[in-house]
Amino acid sequence: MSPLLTVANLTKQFGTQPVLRDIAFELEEGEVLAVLGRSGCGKTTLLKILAGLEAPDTGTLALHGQDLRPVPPNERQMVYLYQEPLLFPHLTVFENVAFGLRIRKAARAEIDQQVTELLDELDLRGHAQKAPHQLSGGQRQRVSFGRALIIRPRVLLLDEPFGNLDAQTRADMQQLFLRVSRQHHITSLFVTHDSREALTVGTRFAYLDQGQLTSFGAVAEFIDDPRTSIRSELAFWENIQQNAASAC
Ligand SMILES: Nc1ncnc2c1ncn2[C@@H]1O[C@H](COP(=O)(O)OP(=O)(O)OP(=O)(O)O)[C@@H](O)[C@H]1O
Repeated sequence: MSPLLTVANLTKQFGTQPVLRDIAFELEEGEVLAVLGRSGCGKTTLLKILAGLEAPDTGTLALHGQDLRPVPPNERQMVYLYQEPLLFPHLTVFENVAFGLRIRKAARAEIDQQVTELLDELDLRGHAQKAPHQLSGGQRQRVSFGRALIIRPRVLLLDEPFGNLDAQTRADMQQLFLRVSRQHHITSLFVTHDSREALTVGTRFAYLDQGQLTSFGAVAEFIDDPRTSIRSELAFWENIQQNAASAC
C-alpha cells in the first residue's frame, strides 16, 4: 500500500526568490515528522501548500496515492494549526469543539458523547461552558486541538503550535500532544525551530534550510548533523553543568 502522504519534486518561488527547492518526503500513518527549521526557511509555505492554501510551482503531492493538487482545502482532510489558535469568540469551548460535527449534521447524542470524551482527554472538562477569552493561551491551544481532532483528520499540519506559550506550558502541551497523538494514531507534520521540541514530539526527523529539506533515517543522524546544532547545544548545557559542579 502507498504511504499516507507522498510529496515529490515540490518547488515554490515568490517572484525571483526560490522558497522551496525540490522537496520530497513520505509519511506513513501514525508518524510524526518533526521538521526543524529557522525563521524564513520556508516552513509555512510548505504547510500551506500541503493544506491547499498555496499552489506549488512544480511537484506532486498525494494522499494514499491520490493526487491532492485538484482537491480543495476543505476536502483534503488535513488540518492546519498554527501559533494563534483560531476559535469562534462567541461560542463556548464545547461549541467550538462541536462545530465540525454540527456542520456535518451529526446526531445530537453522538456530538455530546464525542465532544465530552475529547474535552476529557484534553483536560478541558471544567471549561466546557467558558468563552475563549476566559481561557489561558495553553487552554485555547487545547481547544484548537479539539476542533481539529473531532473531525478525525488524515494529517495534522502544525506550524510552531506552541510558540507563544511559556516554557512550562509548552512542555505540558508537548506531552499532551504525544498522548493524544498516540491514542488517536494521528499522522502529523510538526514544524518547529526548537530542537528539543522536535526530539520530544517526532517519530521521524527532518531539517529545512533555505527551502531544502533533509530527512534523517535515524534520530542519531539528526542529532549529529552539524546543521541542526543539537550537538553544540548539548555541549553548551554539559559545560554549564560541569562549571556549576566545579563551583560547588
Ligand atoms: N506570499 C508571499 N509573497 C512573497 N514572498 C513570500 C510570500 N510568502 C512567503 N514569502 C517569502 O518566502 C520566504 C519563506 O516564508 P515562510 O513564511 O514560508 O517562512 P517561515 O519559515 O514560515 O518563516 P517564519 O518562521 O519566520 O514564519 C520568506 O523569505 C518570505 O518573505
